[in-house]
Amino acid sequence: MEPGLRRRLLGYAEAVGLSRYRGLLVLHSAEPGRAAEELVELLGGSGGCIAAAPRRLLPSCPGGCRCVSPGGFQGALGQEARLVVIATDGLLRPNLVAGLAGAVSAGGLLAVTAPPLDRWSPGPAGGAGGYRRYLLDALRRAPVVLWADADTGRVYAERRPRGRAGEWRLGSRGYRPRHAVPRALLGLAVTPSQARALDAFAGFLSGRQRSFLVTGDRGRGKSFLLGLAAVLAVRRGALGEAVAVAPEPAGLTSFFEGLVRGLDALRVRHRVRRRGGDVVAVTGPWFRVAYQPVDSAKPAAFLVVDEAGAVGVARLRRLSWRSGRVLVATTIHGYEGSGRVFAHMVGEVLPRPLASVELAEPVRYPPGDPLEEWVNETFMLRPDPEPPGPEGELVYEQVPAEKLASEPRLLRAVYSLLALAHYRGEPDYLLVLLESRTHTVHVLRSGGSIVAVADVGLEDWGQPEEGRLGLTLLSLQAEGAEGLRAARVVRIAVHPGLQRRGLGTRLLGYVEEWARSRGVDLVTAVFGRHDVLGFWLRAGYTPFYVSPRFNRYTGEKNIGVAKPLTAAGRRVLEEAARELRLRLLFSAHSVYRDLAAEKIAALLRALPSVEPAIGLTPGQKRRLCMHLRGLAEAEQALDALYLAAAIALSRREAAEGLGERRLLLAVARLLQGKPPDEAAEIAGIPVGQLPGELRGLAEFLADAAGVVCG
Ligand SMILES: CC(=O)SCCNC(=O)CCNC(=O)[C@H](O)C(C)(C)COP(=O)(O)OP(=O)(O)OC[C@H]1O[C@@H](n2cnc3c(N)ncnc32)[C@H](O)[C@@H]1OP(=O)(O)O
Ligand SMILES: Nc1ncnc2c1ncn2[C@@H]1O[C@H](COP(=O)(O)OP(=O)(O)OP(=O)(O)O)[C@@H](O)[C@H]1O
Repeated sequence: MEPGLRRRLLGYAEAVGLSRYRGLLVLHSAEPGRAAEELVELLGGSGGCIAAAPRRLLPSCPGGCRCVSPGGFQGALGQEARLVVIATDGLLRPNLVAGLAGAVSAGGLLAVTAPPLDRWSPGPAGGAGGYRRYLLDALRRAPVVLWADADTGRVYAERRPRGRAGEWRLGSRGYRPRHAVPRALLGLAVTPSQARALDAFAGFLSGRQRSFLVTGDRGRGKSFLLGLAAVLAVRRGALGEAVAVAPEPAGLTSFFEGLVRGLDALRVRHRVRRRGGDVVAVTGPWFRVAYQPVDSAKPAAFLVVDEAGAVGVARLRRLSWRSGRVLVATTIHGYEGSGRVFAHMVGEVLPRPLASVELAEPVRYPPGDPLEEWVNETFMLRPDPEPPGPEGELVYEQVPAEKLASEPRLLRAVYSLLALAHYRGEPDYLLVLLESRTHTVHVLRSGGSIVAVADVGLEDWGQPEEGRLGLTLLSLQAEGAEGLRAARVVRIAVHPGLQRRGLGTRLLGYVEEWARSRGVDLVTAVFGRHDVLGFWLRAGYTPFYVSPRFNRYTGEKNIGVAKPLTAAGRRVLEEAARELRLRLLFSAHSVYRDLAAEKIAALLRALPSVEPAIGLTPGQKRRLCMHLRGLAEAEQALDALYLAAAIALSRREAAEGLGERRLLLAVARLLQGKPPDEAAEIAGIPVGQLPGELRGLAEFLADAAGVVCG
């Protein structure tokens, strides 16, 4: 490193260290790995170091550092370090920077070493280049930064922190709990909100609520707090057997740390069991808290979920409803972009009554930290849409990636709306918007504000599989999809304050016009939140696919819908839609048994008719007729009733003609094979009336299936 720069760097690091705020350091060099090593030698002395780099750049890990690969950086997130270095010879993923920034402790530096500025392209190979422009602009605006070329000593920007954070670890001092919380435990809280949350949990333990939800941005001490809360539960005798669920034990480091520190503080005897260095269980005379992996976790009398995002909504719902009391944390804003949509879904699925608290202050660095602000701003970690301005004339336009790259306010407006359309938006989505050559952003503006956005990807068979999801799913369902081109609406969203006024449909209309002008065969969409199915159906889209598997995060099964724009598109879509009807009729009792009967009913009303190659045997007809005459219970003829339902409901008109209650009964009891009481509840019928209702249904089905009783 150039000697003048070396001195400047030491001065910068010292100023940042004294301020207690955190700073950014970007060094360009023809040898980014070498520059990272020098940096560690120079600064990595105390306070720990984390280095993320591909092996070719850092073949051996610099002394004193913990090294992680750029793709596996999540393992380092529980740690903290005064120096976090990312070395790259090109790609600098938003997820990586945003994720590792959270591990930098107070007074420390987040450093990036990269190729010389004129040669560096931080986006993916073959990308459009918008990310480079965006990122360099963001560096120019960074409030605390040293940005230089390590080989030449040239400094592009230097800004040191203004002022000092002073004493920011307020802890619980002065906090007066409303409930009984042992002072020694409260004393372990390092922020006012941790103290408040512990107090709220004490109230929870005395009350009748079942779920306690802790929300907050990354690094707010949520996991540690869950550990302290578990100690309180142990102390009150409210925790005997507890299960703590995470993908791997390392994910529970802070939780177990809080638990052990709390037990020590209250002098509760306990034993710690470790596996490969990680704590996996803590046991005491009357309690046991044990780790269980997400995939095989069982419900428990006391369930702890340290990060709901790692478990997924579907599993969380299943586990929590069969557990006793539930203690859950979820990250609102973090590199993994769990987001408000996801946090809201978590709150919705937890057993009620529910208590929730939000942790506000960071624990590793002072509030108002400039690096956190810069990372949040640059990588859109707080994508909350601004209120729209006064209404004006609606204007449609397409926004090119270059424009998004050069207008951060526009990018923010677009990104924050699109984040609403995804339960788990990640910062890496910026690469899609700024770098993709196949995506186009379409917007509706009103009076200067962006009120609706769609991100649309053009798909054809020349693309890798992940670039043609709609077409791939279509080809599973129908012959001939291989020759088609499609435009997939990857995300569409309308400003929350302006939904259900026709804006989404209007924007979709423009997107379809645009797609037609591009010679595309179909417009498709694939989504996991079923509450928007009605929107797509109303806009004239035909469902063609329902995933047999649950989407890990939404707990729903992805649905694919499409609208044809050409004759070839129409042919393939119709076949795919008919196949879907058959799959629903004949797999409703297996892979679609967990699908809400209402959804199946809605799909059966929307999908085209089919000719199922099945019929009733003479014996089945005889038993069905005996049931109709009141000579046999429905259960004696359930096979015949099932076949009659499948034949009758292969016609769309039958699904439309049955009426809501009977259609739901046919779906839940006959196609899905749900037990009588459950089917009656789904159809909204008192269980006592079920036999009569079933007979009425059987008459309709027999008639529609062409069964004539002599
Ligand atoms: C691929 C994907 O991105 S799927 C994810 C879609 N995006 C989201 O979930 C983000 C949050 N939601 C939104 O942004 C919007 O509500 C959208 C995009 C789903 C719909 O846009 P809007 O402007 O609200 O819908 P619009 O007013 O055009 O709706 C037309 C009709 O569709 C139906 N519809 C619209 N939204 C819904 C809904 N959430 N549930 C059921 N039906 C709906 C209604 O029949 C509606 O007519 P009505 O209001 O007279 O009853
Ligand atoms: N009260 C506390 N006393 C000591 N250390 C704490 C305390 N609270 C949190 N920490 C430490 O601060 C760091 C961040 O806390 P924690 O992991 O609980 O945060 P989080 O909100 O769950 O966020 P993340 O998602 O970053 O893990 C951890 O190293 C944790 O051990």
